[in-house]
Amino acid sequence: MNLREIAQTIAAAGGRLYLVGGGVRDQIRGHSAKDLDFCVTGLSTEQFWTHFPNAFLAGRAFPVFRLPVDGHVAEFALARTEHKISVGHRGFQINASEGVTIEQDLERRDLTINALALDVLTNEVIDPFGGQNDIHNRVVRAVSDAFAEDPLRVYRAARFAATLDFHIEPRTTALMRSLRDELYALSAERVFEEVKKALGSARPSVFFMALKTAGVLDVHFGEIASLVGVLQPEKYHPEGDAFEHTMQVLDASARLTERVEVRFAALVHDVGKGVTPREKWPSHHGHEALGVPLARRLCQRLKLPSKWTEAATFATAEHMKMHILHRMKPVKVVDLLMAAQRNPLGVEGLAVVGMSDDRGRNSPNAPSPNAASLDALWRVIQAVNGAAVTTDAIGKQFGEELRKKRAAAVQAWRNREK
Ligand SMILES: Nc1ccn([C@@H]2O[C@H](COP(=O)(O)OP(=O)(O)OP(=O)(O)O)[C@@H](O)[C@H]2O)c(=O)n1
Repeated sequence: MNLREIAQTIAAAGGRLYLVGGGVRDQIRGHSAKDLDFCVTGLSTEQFWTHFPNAFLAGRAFPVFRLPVDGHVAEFALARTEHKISVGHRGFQINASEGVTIEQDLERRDLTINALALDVLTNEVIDPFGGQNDIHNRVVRAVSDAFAEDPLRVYRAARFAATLDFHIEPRTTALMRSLRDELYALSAERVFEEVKKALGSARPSVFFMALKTAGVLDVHFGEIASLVGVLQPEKYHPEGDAFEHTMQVLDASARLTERVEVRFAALVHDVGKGVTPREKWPSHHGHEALGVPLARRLCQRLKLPSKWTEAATFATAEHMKMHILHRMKPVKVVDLLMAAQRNPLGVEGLAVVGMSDDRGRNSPNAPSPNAASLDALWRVIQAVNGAAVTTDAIGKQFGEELRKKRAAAVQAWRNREK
């Protein structure tokens, strides 16, 4: 069945079919939508099933059906109202009877830009809360105080600000602030889904800045919040405190790679600066080693995949080497790059963190000679394989011989580059 046939069947049974949520938002923005969600008014669960016997009832808490449309499976939820009656994201009283209107269904939603519906048969846009206007003005705005019924919406609002490059209006920021205590109860998996989407945006800093403005950054990102107000040497860091630097590094990384776990590694690389004793400021000697357990703690709190944790802790431990690579002993360069290659960050990820670190100082186009030479150095090292070991060494000794041959190749490359 195609969508029009489904809409006509629903209309003939006395109901109405609407496209809702992100699909309408993206269409109005002139973007193609990823997944399409539909809302059905005027039909009960039994009536829907009578007309679409092959629909699969997917929801347990409320009626939502899956149905193939033009070869793709789409979701059809019956219009419903929701009222919070107890804690947790399942503690809602739900009414999904056929009398619920599309306007009532939109009212339970988080943001005006998501509280839009498109009548599939007439193409009429239902916009009771000014969502089109907010899309036009690039504003993230809560539909109502019912925003506070789901604390995940704090992260959703910050995430939409980042992915759409919108700004959050003050009343919504105040609602986000009011949900502070409830954020602790969110599952790490749900928070991580939002973080991942935010990291995928062109300017992920917007997400963290929005949380900071709402006074909730420390709930899940305490190690990042601790960087606020931390002084750094002005000569190297004209941008300001360690938090500002981190935000600039994060955005620089987003311009260099699509890999979100590398962007996350860039986010955490300096967390050690948050625990430098104040009397040592603006120096942060040893912040790499201090940062490793902090980076790990942050990853554990968010229950990140182990690859993310390994990449983040590696970047934290090793990022300073990117600034002294040219004067490191060749054998140390070999060790660093081999370790980077074994790590999920990879040599290319390490280069991104190094380059971003150079650019996160009010200099988005700063050259990074060390990071730039990494690629050439890595090719030089890789070109030396086991065949280069001419002695009959085995095991550990073989490895040591290979390491020395590679170090010699690094030295030879340096001599040629001089
Ligand atoms: N905590 C939530 C989650 C979702 N929604 C509503 O449910 C719709 C669908 O949610 P979802 O698929 O998670 O998000 P989208 O808005 O479609 O955006 P994206 O696909 O980018 O996540 C949203 O548009 C919004 O109207 C909500 O009000 N509150």
